[in-house]
Amino acid sequence: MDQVKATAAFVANRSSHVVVDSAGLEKVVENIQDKIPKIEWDFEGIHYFDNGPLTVQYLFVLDTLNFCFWPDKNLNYDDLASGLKEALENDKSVFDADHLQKITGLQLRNLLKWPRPLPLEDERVRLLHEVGFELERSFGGQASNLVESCGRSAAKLVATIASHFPGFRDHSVYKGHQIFLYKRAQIFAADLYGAFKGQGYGEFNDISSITIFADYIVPAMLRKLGVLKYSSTLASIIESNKEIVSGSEEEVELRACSIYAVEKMRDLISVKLGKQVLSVELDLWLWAYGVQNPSLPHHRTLSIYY
Ligand SMILES: Nc1nc2c(c(CN[C@H]3C=C[C@H](O)[C@@H]3O)cn2[C@@H]2O[C@H](COP(=O)(O)O)[C@@H](O)[C@H]2O)c(=O)[nH]1
Repeated sequence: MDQVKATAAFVANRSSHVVVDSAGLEKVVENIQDKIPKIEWDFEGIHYFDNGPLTVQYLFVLDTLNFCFWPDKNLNYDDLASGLKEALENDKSVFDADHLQKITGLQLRNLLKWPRPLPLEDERVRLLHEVGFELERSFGGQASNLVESCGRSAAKLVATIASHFPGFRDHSVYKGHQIFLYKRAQIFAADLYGAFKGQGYGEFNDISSITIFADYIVPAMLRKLGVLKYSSTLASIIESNKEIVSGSEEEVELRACSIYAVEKMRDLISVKLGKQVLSVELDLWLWAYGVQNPSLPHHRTLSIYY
C-alpha cells in the first residue's frame, strides 16, 4: 500500500482546500495517551459470520456494494450489512457466482427488503455482475480462493482485487498525477482481519501496510477533532449539503488528506507514546464515533468507490 501512502502525501503537500493541522494532530495524540480506543469489529452485531468460506463470500459482496448511502436519508451501511446477512441466512446459495452474474436491481432491492430504488442501483448491479463473472472465471467462483491466492498478504490482496475487478480501481488524477485510494479493496482486507480476528482467512503478515478507508465519515470526524481544516468555500459547500464532483480537487484532497493525517497520527503515537497502532484500528475508532454523530456535516459525492 506504499502507493496509497505516497500518493496521499503527494496530495497533502499540495492541497489548497484541505489542510492537515499539525497542532490539531498533536492535541489528539496527547489526549489519546494510554487509551487508544479499541473498538470491536462488528460492534453493531450486524454482520454474517460462520468462520468459513461463506463469510468471505459475504464480505466480498458487502464490500462490492459498500458505497454511497447518503442520497437516501434512511439508508445506512447497517441496512446493507444486515440485509445481506439475512438474505444469506435464508438462502446459502444467494451469493454464488452464477447468481451474482444475473441479479437484477429489483432482486437486490428485495434481498435488502428496501422499498425503493437504491442509490446508484444500476452501478451496484453492474458491479455484482462483474464480481460474479470474474470470481467464476479466475477463482472457481469463490472469494475464499481469491484470498488464499494472496498468501496472507493484505497488500497482494488489494493489488489482486484491483487487477481483476475494475470496479475496485479507486484511482483519481490530481494535478496531473495518478492517486490511489483503494477504499473498498482495503476495507475488504480489514473486514477479513476483523471478522476472523487475525486468524484463518483474516491472517495477514502485513496488515500494518493498510491505510484508513477514505470515505465521507472519517474526514468529517477528523475535522471535528481539529485535525483537518477546510477553506471557507469548501466548508460552506459541505455545510450546505451541496454535492462535490467526483474527481474534483476538493474531493481528492478530502480523501487523500484523511489518509495522510492518520498515517501522521500513527507516526506521532509511535514517537510520543511508544505504541505501534494499525490504521485499521484508528479507522474503526474514527468511523464508529463519526457514525454515532449523525449531525456531523459530511461531503456528498456520487461515487462507486466509497
Ligand atoms: N472508513 C470507514 N468507512 C466505512 C466503514 C464501514 C463499515 N465497516 C464495518 C466494519 C467493521 C465495523 O463493524 C463496521 O460496521 C462503512 N464505511 C463507509 O461509511 C459510509 C456510510 O456511512 P452511513 O451513510 O452513515 O451509513 C460509507 O462511505 C461506507 O462505505 C469503516 O469501517 N470504515
